[in-house]
Amino acid sequence: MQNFNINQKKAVEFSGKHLLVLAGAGTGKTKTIIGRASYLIDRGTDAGKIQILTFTKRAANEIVERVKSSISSSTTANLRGATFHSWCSQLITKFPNLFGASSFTVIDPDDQIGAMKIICGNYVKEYKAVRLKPQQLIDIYSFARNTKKSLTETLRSKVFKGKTDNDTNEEILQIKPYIEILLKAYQNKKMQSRYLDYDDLLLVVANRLQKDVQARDILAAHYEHILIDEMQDTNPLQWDLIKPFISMSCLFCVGDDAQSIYSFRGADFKNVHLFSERVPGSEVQVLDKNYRSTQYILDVSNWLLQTSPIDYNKQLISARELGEKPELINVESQWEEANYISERILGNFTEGNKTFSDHLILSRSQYYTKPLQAVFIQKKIPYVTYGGRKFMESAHIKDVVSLLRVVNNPYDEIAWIRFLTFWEGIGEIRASKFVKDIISCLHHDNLADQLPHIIGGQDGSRLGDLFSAVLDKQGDVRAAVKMAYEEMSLNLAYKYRKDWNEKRKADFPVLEILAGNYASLGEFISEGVLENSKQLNGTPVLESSKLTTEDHKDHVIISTVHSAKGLEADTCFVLNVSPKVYPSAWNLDDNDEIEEDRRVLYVALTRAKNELIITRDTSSINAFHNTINDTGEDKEITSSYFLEELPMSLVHQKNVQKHNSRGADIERPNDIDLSMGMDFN
Ligand SMILES: Nc1ncnc2c1ncn2[C@@H]1O[C@H](COP(=O)(O)OP(=O)(O)OP(=O)(O)O)[C@@H](O)[C@H]1O
Repeated sequence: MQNFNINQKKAVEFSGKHLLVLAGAGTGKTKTIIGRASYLIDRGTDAGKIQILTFTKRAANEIVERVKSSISSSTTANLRGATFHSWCSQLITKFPNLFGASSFTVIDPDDQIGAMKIICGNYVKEYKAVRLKPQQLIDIYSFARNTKKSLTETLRSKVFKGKTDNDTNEEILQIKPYIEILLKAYQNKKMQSRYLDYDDLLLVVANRLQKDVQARDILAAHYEHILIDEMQDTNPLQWDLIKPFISMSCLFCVGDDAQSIYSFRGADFKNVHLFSERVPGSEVQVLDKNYRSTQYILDVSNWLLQTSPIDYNKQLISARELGEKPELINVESQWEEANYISERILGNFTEGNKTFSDHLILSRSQYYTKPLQAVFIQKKIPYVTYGGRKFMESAHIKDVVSLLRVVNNPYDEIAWIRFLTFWEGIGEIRASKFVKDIISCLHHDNLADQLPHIIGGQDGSRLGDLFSAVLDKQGDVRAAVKMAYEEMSLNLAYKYRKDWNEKRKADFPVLEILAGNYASLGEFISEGVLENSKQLNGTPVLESSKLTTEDHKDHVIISTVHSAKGLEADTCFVLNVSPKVYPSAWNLDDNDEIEEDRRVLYVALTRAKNELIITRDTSSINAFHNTINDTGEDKEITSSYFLEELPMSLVHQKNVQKHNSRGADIERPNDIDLSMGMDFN
């Protein structure tokens, strides 16, 4: 307790029922959640009756591990942390009858699009009438369910950028009936194929808890305390899940409204602002002292929030020294940026006594960091990536998992199509016909016997044997994965020949180890789909399919800002803070989106402890200034780039010279004489 300040201590030792810890970046929210769990366990609460909920598996693991290392292991063994989705998935598996969804297969967003493509193919007339991509239809469906908005309202905000004029109203009226048909068909498809998408997991649990006293009684006995991190990112659907626990358990929620960056997923930071009203009998504890960053770093972060029209009422004060001013580095290209960063890191590593893990690189997208990754590989700087495509979402893994999925749930059409078309010579049309026959066979025959006949020929016997072999191994998930991989590996190596050896092959031993943690195929598939960052031997290996560049525990982290919540590092590079990126050119006509982009930048800036290095692109700055000069000093334009009015007294600005690794040469080439050096005597 002596490591907590007075307010943190009050929160940790809170003796009332529900508490909101409202705090700024780096003020110890995570530390306080960890402290709270340890305190409760220390005071005799059964660790198995505490549930920690976070937004990433990584954050959940970190909190649980830190609680475990803070007190005796015998009392913390049952402590659980999970994301909202994986918690619901666990509840469904743990209480199969209560939630009635145990024989369902969880499908991920890629699969949702796959299912929607099938629908769009079947409902060509409606699909043509709406002119929206399957991905957009899925987004609309998910947004409406997460925000509990009507279809009309959802269309207005997702497709028509919130416009309310007559033309927009008319257009919404016209397309809505067709979208309704497509979305209903998607719902039917889920029901027929026994699919649960991610949102269904929450809905199934939330609905049951809301209407069923028995369900509440059962869960109340299991969960005394619910600890929720990043409360500002919860959306109305997640709120529906939390709400029944107000009467069943004690809520301990921590949040920061200035770090709310998930409104595109429906996050509603009113869950923080209106906490006291929504949770009767609750109290609020404010934390305001920042322990992470030096004051100069906070000055830039504070300045950024002050320029917002929203009043966050947050002025972070450092508990540390003034430190060094942040650096604003102007670069002429991404390659220069990459070279500059890698040299700084190598310099810090060799001369500055810093480890690679002391460095965190933040970018809006993983895609932007490709040149940086290339330079890191070239210069042998070990790194891991957070964000971007996840391990279980990568194509080669999904190919193998498709076989496991059809064994687990033979009604799984999406997996059948993926599995069948994986094999050379089976195209989508043949595969669709096989799938129809497979599904109708399920009603009266044994599929393992019938599969060779349905597919026919050599393919039929080969795939039939493979299906039966994996079916036999169902009870041993690791063996099932091993067998599936071994049988498919030749074709995998061929399909992904471009980067098989360098990137993909090494993922399969990891998949096997991961499978070993699960008791049944169904559990592996539903958990594995959700859980992308499982800790294996203490190393977070599954954040991305490209694990680490070396077998090295000390590595730089390259993260998207959205995946960097809760992270901190001695030195942070925030990449490409240029016009049209902060805020994004896509968001300029929507004030809410601009403000969300400001919070994204705020999250990035507040990750740094001692060194903050912001890079930006010289040519976009010049282009931006030219636009301002051409149009006159237009306030609206200047405010469309967050750093435009940054007081230069807050940073050190520097231009990076062109990187010329070759050195200067003379202008014209000399001749060479190839007869030299040979003595014919
Ligand atoms: N009372 C304290 N004394 C010393 N260090 C502290 C104290 N409270 C927090 N810290 C340190 O400050 C840093 C930030 O804490 P923490 O990660 O818990 O903050 P946070 O509020 O969750 O941050 P964010 O929301 O920005 O991710 C950590 O390194 C933590 O160890």
